Amino acid sequence: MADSRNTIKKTSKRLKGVRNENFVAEFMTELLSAAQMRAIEQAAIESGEVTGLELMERAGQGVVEAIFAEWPELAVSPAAGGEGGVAPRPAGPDSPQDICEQKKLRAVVLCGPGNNGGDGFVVARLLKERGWEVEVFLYGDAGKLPPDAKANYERWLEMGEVTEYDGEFWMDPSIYREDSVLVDALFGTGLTRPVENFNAFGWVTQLTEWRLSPENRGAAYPAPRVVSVDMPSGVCADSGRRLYSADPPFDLEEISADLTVTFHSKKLGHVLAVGPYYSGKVVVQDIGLCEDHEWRKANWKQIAKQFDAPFVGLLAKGYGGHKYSHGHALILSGRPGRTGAARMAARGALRIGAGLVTLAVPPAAQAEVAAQVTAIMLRRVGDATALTKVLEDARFNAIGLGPALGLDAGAAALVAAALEAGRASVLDADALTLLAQDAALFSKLHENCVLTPHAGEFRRLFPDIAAKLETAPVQGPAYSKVDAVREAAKRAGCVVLFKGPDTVIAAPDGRCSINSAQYERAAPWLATAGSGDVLTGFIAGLLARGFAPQSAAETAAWLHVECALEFGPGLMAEDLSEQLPKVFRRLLSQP
Ligand SMILES: NC(=O)C1=CN([C@@H]2O[C@H](COP(=O)(O)OP(=O)(O)OC[C@H]3O[C@@H](n4cnc5c(N)ncnc54)[C@H](O)[C@@H]3O)[C@@H](O)[C@H]2O)[C@@H](O)CC1
Ligand SMILES: [K+]
Repeated sequence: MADSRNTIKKTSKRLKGVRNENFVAEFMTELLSAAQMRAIEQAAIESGEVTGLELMERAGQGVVEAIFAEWPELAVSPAAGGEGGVAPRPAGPDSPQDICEQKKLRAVVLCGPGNNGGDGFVVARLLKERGWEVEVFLYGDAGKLPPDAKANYERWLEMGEVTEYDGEFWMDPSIYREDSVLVDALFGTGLTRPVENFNAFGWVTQLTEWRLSPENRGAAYPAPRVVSVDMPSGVCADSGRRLYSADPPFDLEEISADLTVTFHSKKLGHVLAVGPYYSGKVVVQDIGLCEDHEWRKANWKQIAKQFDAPFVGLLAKGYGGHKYSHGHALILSGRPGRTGAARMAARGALRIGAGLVTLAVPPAAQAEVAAQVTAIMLRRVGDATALTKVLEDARFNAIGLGPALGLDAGAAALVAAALEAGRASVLDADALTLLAQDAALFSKLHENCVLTPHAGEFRRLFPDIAAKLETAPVQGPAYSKVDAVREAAKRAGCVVLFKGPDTVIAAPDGRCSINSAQYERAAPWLATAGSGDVLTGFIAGLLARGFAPQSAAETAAWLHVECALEFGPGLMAEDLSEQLPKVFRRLLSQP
């Protein structure tokens, strides 16, 4: 599990002073698109603070440092006098050359036709200076390399050879050596089309597939460690999606890495879709680009963020407050036999800190619900008219509705009444299906709403947007989940939270964040019946506490994953809310 304390320290330093409109200083890191990264680099180069060549050198250095940090047994210093040229072979048993031979340190660097390939040439040079045996392949025409990559290609030629990268090497057994590293510098943020030359890439895929297949894990015949520069080649930096050939067969090639070393900031593709699977582990290296660039200040709403931790000051309840100062959430329950979902949501709302939580129950379900709740209150709400009446009490400041609500006309009328009351509301499950079926109902959505669809519900609500997201992309940058949720939020006029291991939350004005339950926060056991109902409750509880819709959705989604991590495998939805006290204790005890 992520060490939240470290995360907070690191990210607060990173986005120091950043506040959103509601003074909710969540801790977030930026996730850049390829175009945004290019704009930041370009602004830095144009301002004269750095040259492209310097950035490339730092990028290559960053890759080498990350390799050594990840696998300290591979770390060797540059040979004496080896700076900028061929490392001499000093005599003696402890010379770097001898250490490398002893350890069989060997790198195969695959360079592509752009600046990603340029980074690869820098890595090749720096490793060779440290005595590594380095073999370099170039995919593409050396004459067409962009200037910085060309400069590094030429520097490498002073110390080693470059072989054309074609399909002849796929069975080269020398790569299957202990302590060898395959550096993938084929494509980075510039991947614009699928990798078409299947023969050329076949051996890389075979190699990574071989490495990943369970029967070969721990095999005596060792496979190299695979390190991708910036992006695992074949994966789109903007969407985390693989690019497909427009002409069947949809054979495709991509590299699956143990370690991906990126620069300045993570890219969207590292956290979206299949990006995490292919990236392995992502390390971000600083290449000296300024944090507070004018460009960023002007474009902050367009930059998606990774939600790393909530602002604990806001989660804590202040002294002197009474229950009404923390809001009153109303959760709508379904008919008898279907009340469990709303009860779980209500419990989540109470645990997350709503001052009061009331379940609005159909009269026929009252006995069933009353037998199973204590701190949660009950109100008989037989129909939409009764709901409107209940909501005349302004103290009900947030509504959660949808889980097991039903899909009949009565349920649709309840959704309409809830929306007409204009309260902060979270709509999930059946409420989303009802919205998808009825344009008039959909048009009642307002800016204080949060929609929490999973993939199926998103498809029902926004079929055209979902179709774009589900069509195999044939060119980059591909349409991403971030694009889709931004578009959906704009159309709905409210916050949309699209669930998944890469939960994306967007507001109509374009603000967008990703709650990643991947890498060290992976919690696959969260995909369990009822876990969405608990999330609805968490959001309703935070809305009741006065969180703005976007913040409520972000904070709830983050805490939801944190609860799953706290409990671990074996989790049932009922367990989630019960982890909140432990999670809060851990967060609030931090300095
Ligand atoms: N000065 C800079 O701009 C810096 C760039 N950096 C590196 O440069 C990368 C971006 O460089 P580029 O914009 O040149 O992009 P890439 O090097 O990622 O790739 C672009 C090249 O690949 C070709 N291409 C794209 N998809 C292809 C496919 N499927 N098959 C064959 N060819 C394909 C393009 O036509 C173009 O020639 C970053 O990922 C990063 O690694 C870093 O060195 C930091 C500094
Ligand atoms: K790459």
